Amino acid sequence: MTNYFPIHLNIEYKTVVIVGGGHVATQKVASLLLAKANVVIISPTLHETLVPLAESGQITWREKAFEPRDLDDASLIIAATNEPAVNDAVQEAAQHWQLLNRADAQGASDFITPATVRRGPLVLTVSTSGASPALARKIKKDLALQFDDVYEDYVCFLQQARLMVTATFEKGEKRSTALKALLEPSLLEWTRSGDIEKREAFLQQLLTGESQ
Ligand SMILES: C[C@@]1(CC(=O)O)c2cc3[nH]c(cc4nc(cc5[nH]c(cc(n2)[C@H]1CCC(=O)O)[C@@](C)(CC(=O)O)[C@@H]5CCC(=O)O)C(CC(=O)O)=C4CCC(=O)O)c(CCC(=O)O)c3CC(=O)O
Ligand SMILES: NC(=O)C1=CN([C@@H]2O[C@H](COP(=O)(O)OP(=O)(O)OC[C@H]3O[C@@H](n4cnc5c(N)ncnc54)[C@H](O)[C@@H]3O)[C@@H](O)[C@H]2O)C=CC1
Repeated sequence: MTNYFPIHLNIEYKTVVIVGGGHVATQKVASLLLAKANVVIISPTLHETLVPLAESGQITWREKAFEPRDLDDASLIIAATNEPAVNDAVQEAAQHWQLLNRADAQGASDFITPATVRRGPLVLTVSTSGASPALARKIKKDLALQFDDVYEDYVCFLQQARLMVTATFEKGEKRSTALKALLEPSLLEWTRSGDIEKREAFLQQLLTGESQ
């Protein structure tokens, strides 16, 4: 088994070349666009859901069969054709500094993509290291129920509150006590029930040490 190194990549404006324009390509494109990657698809055909994205210029589609020079500008490469021989050719053509994902052969991949739940800044990822992608998908669904939509607002609140705490207290015991206090479960419950004043009052008390 490969022990993959978990990492969240900033790939804004970096070029990601996907060879193949079918189902797997479609799945990967959504999260690549969210990450503002420059997505280039090399494929004689394009899945119908990707066509509007190509027409509006959100992705680039080169309507052709794969050639090694298609990889020239790629930081990441996804070999996602239904032809193992073509995926072999992509693997062969990739330079050592380019990171390759092969949709059909995990052992040959430099990276694999996890199942992902996004709640604003909170990103939960699940991987089975390729052992069972279906299990990764199932666990993702369980997590999506446990960490519901409220977490987006909650984590954004925590982000702002953390900035206020670090602006108020210098590094030291007071600051770390206040940062820990932000994990008080009531803050999540007040976010859920829309009791925003209670949430603010808690934060003010934390910052000033006074009751409101
Ligand atoms: C190694 C990896 C490479 C990579 O793609 O990065 C890979 C490889 C392969 N997947 C295959 C099959 C399936 N993949 C899924 C689903 C997902 N696969 C994903 C990732 C990964 N799949 C990487 C490992 C992730 C890990 O385990 O940690 C997910 C999590 C994310 C994503 O796609 O980006 C996404 C869930 C998306 C979501 O819901 O969020 C389903 C279930 C379904 O679609 O319902 C099936 C059918 C059931 C089954 O086979 O288990 C096959 C056999 C193909 C064949 O038989 O021809 C291979 C090839 C092989 O195993 O060698
Ligand atoms: N990683 C994952 O999550 C999964 C991986 N797979 C594997 O991924 C592979 C692709 O699956 P799908 O996307 O469902 O297939 P698909 O049939 O939907 O798409 C294949 C694409 O490859 C293109 N293609 C074929 N020859 C080409 C060439 N010479 N140059 C460029 N593009 C070419 C086709 O035109 C098509 O757009 C399969 O081998 C399958 O085993 C399948 C399901 C899930």
